[in-house]
Amino acid sequence: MTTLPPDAPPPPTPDQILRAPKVLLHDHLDGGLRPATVVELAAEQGYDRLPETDPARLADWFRASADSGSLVRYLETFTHTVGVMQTPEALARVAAECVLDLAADGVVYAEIRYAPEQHQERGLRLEEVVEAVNEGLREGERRAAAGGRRVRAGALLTAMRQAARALEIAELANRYRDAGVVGFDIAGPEAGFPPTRSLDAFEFLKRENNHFTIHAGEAFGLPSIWQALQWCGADRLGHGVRIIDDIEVREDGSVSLGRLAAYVRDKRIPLELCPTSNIQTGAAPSYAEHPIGLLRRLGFRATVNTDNRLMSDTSMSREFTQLVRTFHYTLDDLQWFTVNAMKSAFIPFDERLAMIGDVIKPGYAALRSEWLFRREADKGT
Ligand SMILES: O=c1[nH]cnc2c1ncn2[C@@H]1O[C@H](CO)[C@@H](O)[C@H]1O
Ligand SMILES: [Zn+2]
Repeated sequence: MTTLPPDAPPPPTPDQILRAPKVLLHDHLDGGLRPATVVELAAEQGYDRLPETDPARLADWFRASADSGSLVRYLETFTHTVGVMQTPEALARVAAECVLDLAADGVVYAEIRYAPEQHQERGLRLEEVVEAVNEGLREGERRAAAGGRRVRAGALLTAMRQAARALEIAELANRYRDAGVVGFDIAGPEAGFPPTRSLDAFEFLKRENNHFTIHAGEAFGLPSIWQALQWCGADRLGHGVRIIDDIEVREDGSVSLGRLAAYVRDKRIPLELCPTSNIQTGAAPSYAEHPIGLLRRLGFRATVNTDNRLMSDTSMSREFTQLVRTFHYTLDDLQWFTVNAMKSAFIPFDERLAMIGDVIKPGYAALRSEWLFRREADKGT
């Protein structure tokens, strides 16, 4: 008797999703603290403005406050996380815990972003901020490896759109290149602060052959994406989810792309999609209606990300689980998103290829083969 694999592969189990190698390109350091750490750091630093001091209630508060449907209100919650990240020790601790949490979730490569300029309330120099975070990231990698989980983490330095320090932060990112920092980003409120405000920073980075991503096409639509790509030269789009506004789906199911959407797809511009965050800020109505389904079908370079694990009470596994439930994705789909993300990372090409060939593909192959053993086990033989 010949046993054939099932026609439709079984949906990945929660345990398989957890064990699947994952790559995370868009995760904010100040959006991913453990609730208990926020409480402890607040006590240590005498920060008395937390809305709750019980970790479980504080976690609920973050999630509920971030559910406002508005990016500007969503961003207000960061006052409290940034408020307790003002010393080298706090920054290093948060960075180390971030890497440990990602490793425990099966992430093998991550780019973690934060805005150094927001961590100077107690007089730290920008260099001290960057060095403290780098130290924490390395510590997290070491502790994860000691626990049997290997993960690599790089930092992205973010400049806040509403401040006018982008060039200074871009220079800082360039100085710490090959020393823990892999690129640059701008974030903050989108409406009223177009990417071209920071043009000098992007032009500087291009002259230095350095890499950057831009938060664009989240709260604001196509003009923001267009500027980020065609004026600023972004390598990737943070969110970019509003590219859907340039895609027409007709009743008969046929699809046509406008010039900008076609450019994004043809040039393989990576989209750092963050489904849960998008629902919270109102950039997408629900998981089922999230543009990721269509973008994946059309072959855009789509990637899956967490954005802010604390505010969204999420993880890479939870984002993948939602997508599996909503779009019936298989391990092949999850591998596709993961390979897309690894191809789009800001580390050197040979290292990306090695991660894909030696870590990601073998990881998914091992998971795909498990049905063989499960069948034998089910038979009780
Ligand atoms: O989804 C987002 N869109 C725009 N800005 C964001 C988002 N998530 C976080 N930040 C902003 O980035 C800063 C540095 O990490 C955070 O403090 C927050 O203000
Ligand atoms: Zn973001």
